[in-house]
Amino acid sequence: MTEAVQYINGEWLTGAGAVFESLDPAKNEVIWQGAAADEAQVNDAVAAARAASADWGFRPVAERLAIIKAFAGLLEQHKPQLAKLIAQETGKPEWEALTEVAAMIGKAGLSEKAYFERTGTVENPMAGAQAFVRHKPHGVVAVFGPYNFPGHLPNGHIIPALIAGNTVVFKPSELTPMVAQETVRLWHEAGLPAGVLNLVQGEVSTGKALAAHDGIDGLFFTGSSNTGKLLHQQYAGRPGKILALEMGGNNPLVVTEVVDVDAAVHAIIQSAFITSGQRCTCARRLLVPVGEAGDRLLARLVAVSKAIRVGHYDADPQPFMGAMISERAARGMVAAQAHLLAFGGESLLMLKHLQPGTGLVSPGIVDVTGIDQLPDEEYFGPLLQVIRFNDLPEALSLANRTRYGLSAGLLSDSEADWDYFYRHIRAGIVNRNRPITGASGAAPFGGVGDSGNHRASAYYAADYCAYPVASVEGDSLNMPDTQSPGLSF
Ligand SMILES: NC(=O)c1ccc[n+]([C@@H]2O[C@H](COP(=O)([O-])OP(=O)(O)OC[C@H]3O[C@@H](n4cnc5c(N)ncnc54)[C@H](O)[C@@H]3O)[C@@H](O)[C@H]2O)c1
Ligand SMILES: O=CCC[C@H](NC(=O)CCC(=O)O)C(=O)O
Repeated sequence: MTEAVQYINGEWLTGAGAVFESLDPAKNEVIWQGAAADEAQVNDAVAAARAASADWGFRPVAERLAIIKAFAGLLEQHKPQLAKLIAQETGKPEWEALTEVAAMIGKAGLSEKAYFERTGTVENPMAGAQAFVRHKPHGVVAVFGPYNFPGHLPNGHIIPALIAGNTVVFKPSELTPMVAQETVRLWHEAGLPAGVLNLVQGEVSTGKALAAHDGIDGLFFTGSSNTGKLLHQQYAGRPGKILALEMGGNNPLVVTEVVDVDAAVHAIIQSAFITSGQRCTCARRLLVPVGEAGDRLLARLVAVSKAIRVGHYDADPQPFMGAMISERAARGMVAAQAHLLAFGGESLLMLKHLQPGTGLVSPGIVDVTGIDQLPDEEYFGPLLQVIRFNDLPEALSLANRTRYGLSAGLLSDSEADWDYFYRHIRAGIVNRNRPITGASGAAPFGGVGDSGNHRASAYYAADYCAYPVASVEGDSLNMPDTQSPGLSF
């Protein structure tokens, strides 16, 4: 008998599909096991969400917000326990997992503010009647989450969707079912009515069944560009469904004149190696000027990166980098590095798989300057590519040589360089003298090109959670003072 890991219509149920497991990627231990939701259970989850939709959507927003606040309170209360589960299941260090839970808590207040500011009611003056702009929920929406922030990123869709009055069917990453289950348990405890949030766990087949379900009105996806583009194709010709895609990037970080080399190296490391390089916003390409200043910066970067502490999420003292999500992902990074070296790259710091059976890898840096056929790939791990440039126009042309456009940054003391950089770079997050990771939930979060479909999340998530309704309302029916030509009464 497998555990009840599906949450449908307010009840925990055993999955009817194939059994799958979740592994602790630092210790190579099975930490969770459950059976996937099959197609019939996905149908039940969508039906439950539909049945709950009318009541939830037309409740006063204050009632919905009260439950969202109760959930945030429970997150606060269970912060250490939830952070522990996130660390165990993803491999990220406990200090960092705590910041993920803090972001989940912060999302409640930020989404409430965004709901009113972006989708509040507006009354426009009008002679003899009242004109309103209001917003309505779409109905039933599916939320798909990635493994790298198993709590925070699905939460970034679920909370605004619920505030707006939608009901949700949540399909988490199959690599992080344990965190999803615990999060939904807290929603249940917060008093969410049956059917308002449903959890369908499973591998790709469960995701496919949900994405293809005609009973959903929208799909909010955070994950890889490959999957996002498949969904985009699947939704082509269905203008009635709202699709929000938050995808990956091949993000450039450019350095020009910097006096404080250590501060620059710190910003580079926070950009490239935090979460073992498993953030969509991580710097993948570092553009450094040719010459002595650039050489000095790289030498310092290599020295500090070599000394980065990598280890188990619960080690004392804490590591900066924990394990990657799986041994498979770690091996993928070793292969990506070999690929770049085969193309003619020069290793400045070798990325190493530290322990068989685990996702533990050390950071790697490869100089790929001058490789014509450099793959425009998101290598989702701690592998940084260095490209040397001669002048800023060349740096910008290299930086923009990507089909993605999520995050980008400039490290520079020069105001003129920043003006030039900002004007020419193409990305949704563009920072100066700060890491390009750690985006604010109070700002829109999304990219251009293959990074998204112009439906930014975070502060702008409210926009894709509701549709606007324009109304002109008169208290009574009156004949107009003047009539259109050709009418006689
Ligand atoms: N832009 C952002 O906000 C953002 C944030 C975090 C992660 N990401 C990106 O996510 C990726 C890492 O996450 P991942 O590997 O979990 O992504 P993924 O695309 O493999 O999976 C995301 C979700 O989609 C589901 N899925 C996979 N294939 C599917 C299909 N054919 N039909 C329906 N559902 C399917 C998965 O089960 C999972 O729930 C990276 O590319 C990263 O850049 C983007
Ligand atoms: O892995 C991708 C997300 C990384 C993270 N971005 C955010 O948290 C966006 C803000 C939000 O959704 O509230 C980052 O930039 O580090």
